[in-house]
Amino acid sequence: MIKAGIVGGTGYTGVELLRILTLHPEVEVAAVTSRADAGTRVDKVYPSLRGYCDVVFTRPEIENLRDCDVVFFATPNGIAMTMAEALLALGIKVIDLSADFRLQDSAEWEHWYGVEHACPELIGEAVYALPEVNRAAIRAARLIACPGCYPTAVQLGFLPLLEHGLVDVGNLIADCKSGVSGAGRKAELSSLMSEAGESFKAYGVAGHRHLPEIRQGLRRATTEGVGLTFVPHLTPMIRGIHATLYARLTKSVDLQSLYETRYQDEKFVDVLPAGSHADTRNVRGSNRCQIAVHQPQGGDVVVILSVIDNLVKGASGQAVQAMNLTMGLDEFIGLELVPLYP
Ligand SMILES: NC(=O)C1=CN([C@@H]2O[C@H](COP(=O)(O)OP(=O)(O)OC[C@H]3O[C@@H](n4cnc5c(N)ncnc54)[C@H](OP(=O)(O)O)[C@@H]3O)[C@@H](O)[C@H]2O)C=CC1
Ligand SMILES: CC(=O)N[C@@H](CCC(=O)OP(=O)(O)O)C(=O)O
Repeated sequence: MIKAGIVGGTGYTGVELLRILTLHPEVEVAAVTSRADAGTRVDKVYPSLRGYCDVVFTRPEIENLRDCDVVFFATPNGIAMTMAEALLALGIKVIDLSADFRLQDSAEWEHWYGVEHACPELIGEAVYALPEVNRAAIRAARLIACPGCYPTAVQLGFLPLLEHGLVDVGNLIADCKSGVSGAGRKAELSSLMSEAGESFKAYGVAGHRHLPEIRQGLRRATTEGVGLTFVPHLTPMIRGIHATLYARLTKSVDLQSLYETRYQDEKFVDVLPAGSHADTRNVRGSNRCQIAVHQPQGGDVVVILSVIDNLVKGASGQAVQAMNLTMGLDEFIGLELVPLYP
């Protein structure tokens, strides 16, 4: 059995990792950390896990993680980068759900995250874990940077167009909506149901930290300069991301077939029948991205609808997919999660 540790087990992505890993046939959850709940049983804090997890929360210290084969960081930005080196030195693989190792340019990272990077020397080694793009590199990695939630939905939606050179990559638009769980479990005024529950608004229009991450991912699929307008919105739902993507076509092809062919071997990307409208509720709790392809009135604008559950394919599910790859397991094991409906 693979011994897994979770740093930050009380947050939304942490408890989602627990939901997936406690039923994973090849994994034993060996350590889960929380500063606030150290000393308390996990199933006391999360009674939904009674009978599945008898582990006690410990403090986020290397000593408490040294028996693990792999450690997930489900922590705010800035934590994994202070602990990764010590874990790697012990032969422990590191899978970071935060943004510490997502950007390959440390100066760009420091610009967007507003702090000095604690171990820039490891950035070059980190593998950005979007399995549909680079599963071979993930298999060989010991330090894994999981993509952000918006970047997962946007990249999976745009990539087939860029890979085939079909659109004006200088003028891409990603109009995205997220549920409130995207902001994490910490107490924050804007996430309160009484604040977000009856409201719909854009944020980060001037520049959101996922912009450089998406741009970096898209650049790998094209030799042309990428120009992207990315506008995130907060919607009154709990889970889910809906990305509406726009691009101007420079060539005429059967887009539906193109997407179906690109993703035909990808278990976690589902291209919907022509004319469909992707709906976040159909991926809630599952590790799938559903994509719908539209070319309104047969014109030269392509509209892609891409939906994921931000906590699963946008975070913990994708992290376990990466763990399966890097630990030499079947990529899909433990991730056959049928969506919750409604
Ligand atoms: N929510 C989402 O949809 C997505 C989140 N992510 C990323 O995943 C990470 C976790 O997000 P999320 O689960 O939403 O966050 P939460 O705020 O819900 O949880 C954060 C967790 O980290 C722990 N923590 C906080 N500060 C520290 C610290 N200094 N040292 C060690 N542990 C700490 C907290 O426990 P305690 O304070 O008790 O130690 C808690 O368990 C973030 O980096 C986020 O950007 C990625 C994709 C999607
Ligand atoms: C609704 C909401 O607030 N979403 C978060 C993004 C989700 C997240 O946790 O960011 P990462 O994917 O980079 O880890 C935000 O916009 O800051």
